[in-house]
Amino acid sequence: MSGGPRSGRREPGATPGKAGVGSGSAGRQGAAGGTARRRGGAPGGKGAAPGAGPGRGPGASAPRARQPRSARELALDALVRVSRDGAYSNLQLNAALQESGLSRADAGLATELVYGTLQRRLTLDHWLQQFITKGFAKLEPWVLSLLRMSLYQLVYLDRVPAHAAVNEAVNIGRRRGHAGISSMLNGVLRNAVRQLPQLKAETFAGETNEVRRLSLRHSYPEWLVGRWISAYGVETAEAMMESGNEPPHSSLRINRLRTSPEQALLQLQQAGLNARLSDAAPWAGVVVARGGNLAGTDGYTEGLWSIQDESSMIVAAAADPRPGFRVLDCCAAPGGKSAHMAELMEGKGEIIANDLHPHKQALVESQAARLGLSNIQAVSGDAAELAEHFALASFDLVLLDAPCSGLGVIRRKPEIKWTKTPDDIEAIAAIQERLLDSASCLVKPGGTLLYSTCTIAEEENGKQIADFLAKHPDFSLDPEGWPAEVLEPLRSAGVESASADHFDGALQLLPQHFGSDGFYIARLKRI
Ligand SMILES: C[S@@+](CC[C@H](N)C(=O)[O-])C[C@H]1O[C@@H](n2cnc3c(N)ncnc32)[C@H](O)[C@@H]1O
Repeated sequence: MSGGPRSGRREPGATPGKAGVGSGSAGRQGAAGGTARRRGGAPGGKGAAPGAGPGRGPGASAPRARQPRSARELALDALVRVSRDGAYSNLQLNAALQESGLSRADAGLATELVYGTLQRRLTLDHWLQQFITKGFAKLEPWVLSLLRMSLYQLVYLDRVPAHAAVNEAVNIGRRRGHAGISSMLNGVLRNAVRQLPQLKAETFAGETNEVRRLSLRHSYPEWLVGRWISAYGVETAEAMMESGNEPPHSSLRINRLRTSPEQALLQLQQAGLNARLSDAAPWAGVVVARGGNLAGTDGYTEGLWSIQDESSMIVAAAADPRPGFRVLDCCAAPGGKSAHMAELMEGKGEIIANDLHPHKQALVESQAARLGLSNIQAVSGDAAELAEHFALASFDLVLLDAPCSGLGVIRRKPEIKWTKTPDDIEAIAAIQERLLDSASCLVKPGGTLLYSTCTIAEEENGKQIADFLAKHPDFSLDPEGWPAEVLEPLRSAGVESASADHFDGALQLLPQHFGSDGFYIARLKRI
């Protein structure tokens, strides 16, 4: 098994909707359908990064108001914003690409550089420390980011000529800094070039500490590697890490009020897209490979489909909302699951879609309008206080798609590896507990509470629900309430937590199961 990415290419650009960590299906798949590719495994894979040269490639859009930065400069700016200012990589990159005027190929290269450099940061730093004897402390953030990004190209991207990566770094160093910096960059990177065969071949097999070995090989923080090994064992933990380093794929949730997945599939294929029915959610999902900006497809504008991760689709389907239900979505923005529930309810009944942030109300409303759904009412408020605004025990279904640590969406937001800490998990678990307590009061007797997160931390998932059930004897897990249509593909694919022998009403999807987001979904009923 190699330590690097195995296949696939990353697509540049914007996906509408989600923002922020733990926001479920936020996208980094997307806009321009660019062409940067990684080695098919580091060490030793195949891959390509067309657009490897600086500046604009053929096919750049014109005219533009101003001279665009090169792909590398744009990527460097995004990396600095992420590591220095705490910006979210997907939002930062999407915004920069949208106004960049870069060609598809260069947008693809910039996307690859940003995500790849963030993903491999720990391993890159391990090597850089060997070349920078004075350590990183005195390096300005942009210089460190430039070193990481350049070494990433050298080690992980085939067909970016080493001299191109080094020369570009030196030129950027000269433009942004001074001769001293560019000569330091030149020295460090040429030193790395001399050792490239060893770096590319390194698997860290000689590292006797298992946690450290996997941490260096797949570039994950040791605390996370240790947690995942304890929870899942070495083999599954390693598969999670590898899968988290793969580029995400794009998927569409088909609006079954307007068309069928099969019909939509045909329409997408006829439009020249490489589409197939989703393995995880074939009842509503279509996966599109290298589809570019799916928000630009006619069917998206016409409300035939929405961009949503396959794991996210399973949440509303597991809730099984029926026409005429009164539903509360406690943490609803940007509205993916509210809209899905409204589709499943055939537009009949009522969905209150609440979110903490008033400015996100518009996101929910625009989704509903695009999909032609009139039974969603967007409101804003703290979900911990909803019991003060609505009659107790008045909803057939309450969905708590909780804010979480986002460890299931590392593929889309690799900076999560470096920004999250065990303390964050503890803090967010305490918030989730409050939200669960409040949400549960609003469920009718006989009604359903659906709890979900896009993370893989036990404190936020299984333990959270076990603690909740211990405190709330009027609730129990509800395996029988899950629609057979939803469970069947999970069982066929061998998802352990869904197996007929083990299934207790809660599902833990891991990123390697379907290549979709890691999600936890627990269906509870009020007795
Ligand atoms: C996982 S995302 C929800 C995604 C959404 N369910 C969807 O499918 O599109 C979590 C959301 O919770 C919101 N949020 C965070 N804390 C909250 C709180 N105390 N009350 C209500 N919403 C909250 C965030 O603004 C964020 O939009």
